[in-house]
Amino acid sequence: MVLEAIRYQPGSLQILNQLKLPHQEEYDEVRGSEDGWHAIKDMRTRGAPAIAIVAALALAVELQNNKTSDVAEEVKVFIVEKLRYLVTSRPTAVNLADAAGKLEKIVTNAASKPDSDGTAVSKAYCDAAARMLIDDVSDNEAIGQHGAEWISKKAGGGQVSVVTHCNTGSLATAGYGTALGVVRSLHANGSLKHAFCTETRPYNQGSRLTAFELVHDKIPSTLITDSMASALLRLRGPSENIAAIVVGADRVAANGDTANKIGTYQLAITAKHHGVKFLVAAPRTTIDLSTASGADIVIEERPGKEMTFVKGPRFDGVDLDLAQVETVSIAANGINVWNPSFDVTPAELIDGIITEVGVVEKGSDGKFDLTLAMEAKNEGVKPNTVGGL
Ligand SMILES: CSC[C@H]1O[C@H](OP(=O)(O)O)[C@H](O)[C@@H]1O
Repeated sequence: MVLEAIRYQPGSLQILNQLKLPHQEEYDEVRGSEDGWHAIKDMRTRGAPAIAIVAALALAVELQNNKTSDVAEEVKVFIVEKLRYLVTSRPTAVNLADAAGKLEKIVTNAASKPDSDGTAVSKAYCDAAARMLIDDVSDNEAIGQHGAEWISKKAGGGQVSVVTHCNTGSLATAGYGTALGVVRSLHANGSLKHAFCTETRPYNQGSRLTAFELVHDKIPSTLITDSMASALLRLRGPSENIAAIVVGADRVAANGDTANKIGTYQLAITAKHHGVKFLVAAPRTTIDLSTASGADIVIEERPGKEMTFVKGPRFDGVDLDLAQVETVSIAANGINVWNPSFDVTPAELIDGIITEVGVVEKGSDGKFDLTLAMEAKNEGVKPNTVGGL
């Protein structure tokens, strides 16, 4: 059965509630920007590309289901205000702010046309928001193929294994995924020996979401704890032919420093120590040339209870009772908790940034020049029909 993290048609938006996966597949209605803000804040939908798309479409269904002004300028002002509110839901992933900025320009342009009216501005917005769903999947398929080809070439061909962190698949995007898209393309190309995914505490994007996608796609894979990656590379790296650690991104700064799920930085250090390539896979909507370096990236801190409690169906030792979902404490009462949702990996630890227009490597100066990627024409690649939910 095909699973979609985001279900949209004009007037209707549903999101797969990712707090209930992998055991329960429930869709939540998103009726407008308020619903969208809370769905993103609560992390019922998550993933840098996905939160941008859900935010944009939440406002689209609000416009489609409610009477708007006939005056172009009034609809433009309404849209801009709602977009700026949606951007406040989560600060680190740049995709949300990037999309809002682009959509603001589109509606400002639509409103400036002499014969424009409220309907025209609203249509221009909704068409652009819907386009994001389509563009994201084709970008991810291109990322997958560029990344798979790069890894296979650097490994000298043959079958390779990779490690990935968090969830960067169809559940974090409009489909196929970024870093998990690279895994899907390696598998589709017959070049994947094994994929190792980390559980990614405390939200467990890896054990709950990435493992779910890998099992769904029948990709040979193994779940490891976040702390096991260095032991994996030391004890099984050669036998498993681990060629790379591939992760997603929430914001790539102009110098290549990358904010990604907490635990990414230590994986980059592990990769460097073991001579394994460390790759960031991200569409260009994640690259933020206006942020000079990782030091300038705001890191979201989430509630401590997301670390000190876990939730899941009751297990009687044999079966899961999906009707009995329990929340249990796993930490001492009274302990202080620090729960940053992301960390920053310095560019010096990153071997390549995989985008939809190709893999950006450092120049002879040892630095990334991301402007070339941002200016490149997106040729895409033949859609990869294997994998994806
Ligand atoms: C292609 S998703 C990119 C990025 O988003 C995830 O964060 P979250 O699950 O908190 O939304 C994670 O950092 C992924 O690597």
